[in-house]
Amino acid sequence: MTKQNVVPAEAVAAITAAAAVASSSPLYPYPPPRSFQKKYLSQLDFAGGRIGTWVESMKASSPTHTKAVGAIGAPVDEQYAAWIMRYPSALTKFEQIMSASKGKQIVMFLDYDGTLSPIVEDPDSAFMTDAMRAAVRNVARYFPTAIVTGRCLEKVIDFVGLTELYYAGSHGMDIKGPVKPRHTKAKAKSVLFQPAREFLPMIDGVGSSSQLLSINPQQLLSLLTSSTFPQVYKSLLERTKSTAGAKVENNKFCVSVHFRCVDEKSWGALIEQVRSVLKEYPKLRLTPGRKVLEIRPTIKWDKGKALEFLLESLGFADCKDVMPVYIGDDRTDEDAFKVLRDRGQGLGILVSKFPKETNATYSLQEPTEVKDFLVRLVEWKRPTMKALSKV
Ligand SMILES: O=P(O)(O)OC[C@H]1O[C@H](O[C@H]2O[C@H](CO)[C@@H](O)[C@H](O)[C@H]2O)[C@H](O)[C@@H](O)[C@@H]1O
Repeated sequence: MTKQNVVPAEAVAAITAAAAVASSSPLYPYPPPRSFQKKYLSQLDFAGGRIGTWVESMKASSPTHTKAVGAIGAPVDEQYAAWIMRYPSALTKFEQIMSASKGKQIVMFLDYDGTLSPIVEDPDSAFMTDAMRAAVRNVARYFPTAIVTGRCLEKVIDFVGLTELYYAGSHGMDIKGPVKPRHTKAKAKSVLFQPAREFLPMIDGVGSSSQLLSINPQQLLSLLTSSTFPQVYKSLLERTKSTAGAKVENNKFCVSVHFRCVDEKSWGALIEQVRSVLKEYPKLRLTPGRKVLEIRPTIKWDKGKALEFLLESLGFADCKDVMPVYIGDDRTDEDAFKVLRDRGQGLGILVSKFPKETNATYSLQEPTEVKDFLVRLVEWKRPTMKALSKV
């Protein structure tokens, strides 16, 4: 795998906004022109950003795909054909992927929404199918498997319902290992990690006495002396309630403001409302996802860091014979794809039906194809394991 020039994660929102302004092509510019990076990166600063830029960014992160002719003159079908040559289907290239994994321990990382479950209007109804659950369960029998998601840990565990997995919730800020770990190396550590713990009262407010007991004295002091007691989630609920269709989801270390059911005409008003809350919290930042605005701590921690942390915890930190496979659909998954590219190890698989610039190596079109890939992985591994058990 070769190293490439990659787009900084924080720049992606800016770049897609720039792409939306500059062209209606479904392809994001790659690498981004320097002028775009300079201009739009500065507008990512939340306090200074223009509403119009954010609305463009919201549109760019949630493009409407039609079979129209793209701005660069090629029909969308042709653009897709060119794109799939660059990011071939992981199903078509299955044999090739497996031969690259020979002698290596595969470690699976799976995003949840849009990867294991289809995108639906109501975030509380994003269930995965029983067939998908069975596929994930079987994969976890043979390979260490982690779910890496923007959702809060409790909710994703509830959706997936498998106790044998590793979970990294809140975009990797809430990591938990299985009760009885399998596949770990001798030097593996127990997995329980919350790098943004100090932000909890700010996002969620002081919810319980056990939460109070778990914060350190300095954090407690700053809480008690704070004049505007921080409860971002509640403030967002309150501030956005006049926008029909807006939904605020508490993801523990992050908050999602959904606009999938908000009329496009009201997107400007919604971003104003969100912005009016965030002005009070310079330690929080905003990134757009799939018809969602994600509010999260400014710490340098993302799904890519969570992947590295989990590899280390599993005892694979400096291993040459490990092959991490990360499957995801969203721009937050790009941080993990980038880590794999930079390590020159493992591979990223982007779930998308449409051309998208990405740091992944392969693609799959939708969750049903993800399931097919997982099933094939198990079918490929099972005979080897049977043969070994007879020796
Ligand atoms: O990291 P992920 O597992 O992909 O989570 C990212 C966000 O996913 C969810 O929102 C997305 O899926 C919803 C259900 O299909 C859909 O209604 C929404 O428009 C999508 O953005 C989740 O609700 C968010 O909290 C996650 O941050």
